[in-house]
Amino acid sequence: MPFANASGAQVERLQRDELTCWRVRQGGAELLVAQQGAQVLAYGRVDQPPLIWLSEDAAFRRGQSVRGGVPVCWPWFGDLRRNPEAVQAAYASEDAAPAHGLVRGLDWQLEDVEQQDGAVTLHFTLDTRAEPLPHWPQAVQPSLRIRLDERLHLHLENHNLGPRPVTVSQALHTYFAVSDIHRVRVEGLAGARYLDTLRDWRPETQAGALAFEGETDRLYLDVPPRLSLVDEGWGRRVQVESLDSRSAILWNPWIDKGARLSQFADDAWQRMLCIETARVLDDVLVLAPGERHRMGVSLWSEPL
Ligand SMILES: O=P(O)(O)OC[C@H]1O[C@@H](O)[C@H](O)[C@@H](O)[C@@H]1O
Repeated sequence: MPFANASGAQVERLQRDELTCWRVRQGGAELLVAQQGAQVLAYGRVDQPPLIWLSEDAAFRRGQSVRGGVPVCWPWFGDLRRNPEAVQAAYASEDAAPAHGLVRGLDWQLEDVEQQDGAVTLHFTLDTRAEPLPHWPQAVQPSLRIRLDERLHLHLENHNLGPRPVTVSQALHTYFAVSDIHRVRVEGLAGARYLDTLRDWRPETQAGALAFEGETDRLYLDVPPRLSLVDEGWGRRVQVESLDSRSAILWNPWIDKGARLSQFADDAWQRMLCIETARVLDDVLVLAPGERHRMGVSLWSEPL
């Protein structure tokens, strides 16, 4: 049932196959968020190509992360065994750990929908005290605030409710829509150190802007607060502004890995790339007892 306020924002609960979702329409922008994983699925302005990419082969199934949007990777990013020892130590199982943590396929709680001053904010939490995560006996509660105004803002908060420090790695794994992967570049990374996971995690330094010429899977460190995705095909610059994060993952699977991915058309690698706002490697989060921490990203586009 949609409901609108005086400013004309409309918030509507709907179903996409097995997933409960929320659609927000406001000021010429449209946002779709799934309760599962508190995952943003789609975002853009109605008169422009989408800013966030959602796979045309996306499956909306319980327990399964949707390909595209902004999955939340938490309380670790990627392969747990590649994380610092303190992140690995928080997971109490000898069994193989799932990639990108434990929360992408879980239902988060929608705490409230706030509409104020031309902005709509959806606030999701995952109550890890009421329902502890499997093999992760830590009293840290994540929450995600998704705010839509002229821009889209995501804030991932960690609250350590326990008596011990806890170390987590995390990412807002944003899939961006692009006109053509051959006609885009990412600015802002020049001079940043990165680990190239496709070359045995070799340390490298970025020279100039990043263009995509093959499979790319890199963990960047010392990333500045502003990165720009310049898209010559669509004549726009997408600004990616982070809050309290200095690591980022840049990913495009290209042809061969793209063919192996779930929910991913054979040619979809040409239409997407990921810039993931993160806390990984030497940028992991160490949460003192009682500490709250917020990492965020704001997204908008400007004409070239
Ligand atoms: O298929 P998943 O689990 O959603 O992961 C997608 C990609 O996520 C990226 O963050 C990783 O760097 C890639 O290595 C990985 O393939």
